[in-house]
Amino acid sequence: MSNLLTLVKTLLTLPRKRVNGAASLLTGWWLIRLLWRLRGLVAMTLVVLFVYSTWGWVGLVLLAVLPPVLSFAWRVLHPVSHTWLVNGLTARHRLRHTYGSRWDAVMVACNLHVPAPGGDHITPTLQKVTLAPVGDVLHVRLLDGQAPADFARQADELAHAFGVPEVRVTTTGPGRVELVLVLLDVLDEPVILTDVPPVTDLRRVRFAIGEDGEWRTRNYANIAAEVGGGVPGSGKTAGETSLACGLIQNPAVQYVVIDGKGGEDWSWIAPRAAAYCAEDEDLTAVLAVVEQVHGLMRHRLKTQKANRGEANFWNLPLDPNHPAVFLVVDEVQTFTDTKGMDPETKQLAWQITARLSALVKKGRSAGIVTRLLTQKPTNDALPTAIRDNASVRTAWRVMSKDAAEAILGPIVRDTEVSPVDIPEAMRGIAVVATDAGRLERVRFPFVDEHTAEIIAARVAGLRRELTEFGAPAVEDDQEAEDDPAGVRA
Ligand SMILES: Nc1ncnc2c1ncn2[C@@H]1O[C@H](COP(=O)(O)OP(=O)(O)OP(=O)(O)O)[C@@H](O)[C@H]1O
Repeated sequence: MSNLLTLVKTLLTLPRKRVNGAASLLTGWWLIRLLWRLRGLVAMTLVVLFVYSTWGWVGLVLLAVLPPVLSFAWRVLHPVSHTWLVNGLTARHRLRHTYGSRWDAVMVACNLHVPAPGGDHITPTLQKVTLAPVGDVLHVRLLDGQAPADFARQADELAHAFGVPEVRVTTTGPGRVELVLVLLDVLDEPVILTDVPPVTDLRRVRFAIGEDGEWRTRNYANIAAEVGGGVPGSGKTAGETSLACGLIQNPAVQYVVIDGKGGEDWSWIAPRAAAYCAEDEDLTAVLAVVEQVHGLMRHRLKTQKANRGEANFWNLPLDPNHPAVFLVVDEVQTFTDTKGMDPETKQLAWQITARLSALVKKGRSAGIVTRLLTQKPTNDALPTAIRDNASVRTAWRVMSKDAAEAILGPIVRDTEVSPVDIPEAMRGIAVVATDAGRLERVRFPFVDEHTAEIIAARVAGLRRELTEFGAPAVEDDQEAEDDPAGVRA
């Protein structure tokens, strides 16, 4: 009796928390809480006991063997749904046990918490975990008064706390950030394509892999021009090749290629290209092709509304009889940089530059996309009047900040992502601007020229002459026949 009295006295003098603990001990509530906490284990134990009591050892063996066999069969029959389920379960497990259990401690250690009244603190909410090819992605809801930049500043501390080489912070909406725990740099490995799927939607054209391992797409509707630059061998032509391989399979796309290197980098496209010119010395031939595309642009701008009912090409459905025209000028500095040219050639170069400039400024509503590539990204080779009107810009490896700026514009001075840092061996890696205007690193896929040749031959039947769509004829046809490798239009 005296023992019971002592116990009651002790309980009465205990602080509130400890009283709750003691009450829970007395009522058995603790047991229910423990079983709930271990509900997975409890459920499994019950299933094992049930199977054993009903079917004996045979049941237990089946229980051990059937789930992996069924899972394997599912994976073979429908890998997409299997991966979806497995990733979902893994992500849930990591949310609760890997990251959730340490979340508060990490936030406090990285100084991302906010003090609360009473000496306590509150931390941002870890809402969800998803799995990406590059590593786990933590979806975080910020506290009032916090900004994504607070997390970006602590990226190093977060990486150490989570035990990963790098944490990337991206904003996904107001009050939300994603922390990508990077386990591997997906851009390290080349992406070799042995075939390229046709591009069916010009508003979503896959062009490269981003740092999260996902494909990046571009919307070519209402785009007038792209500029791209990088040192020799950085992967410009290969990047353009992989893109062209998808686009040329669309019957509503015609390609015109001018290769200022004068080599055979683009010869694979000749059977499918509406016009192909690999001239680096005879600028008359180059001007003739540029004039033809320019003529098509003028024809469309003057007649499109009357003939098709809309002044803007991109408001109309894509139609093989009114194709989008991609004009690629590789090594454009051959024609735009007039240093060292004789007066006559200089005159031709100025004419070419003027026409390209007009295409870049006015080609959008005529459905003409001009793409200029150069290994000499200076203001002479890539006049700012052209660059500033090109809404899509790609910088492969360059040697200086000035070169980076000549391609990407002044934005490159204010960001950590720079094409100057791209290692020489990482061919095909480039810096591009995202839709949100930020710069990011991507890796272009690589399609070898034999594969490209096979694709071009497969769809050679889709090639049409630009004259069929209202472009003026190229004047020096006879010359083109005499020199088929040089000009074909
Ligand atoms: N995305 C890529 N992935 C892997 N390797 C690549 C990639 N792009 C290019 N390469 C390699 O780099 C080589 C040079 O690429 P490419 O010809 O595209 O360079 P470039 O920048 O156009 O050079 P240049 O200005 O001299 O024409 C290719 O032959 C290929 O071996």
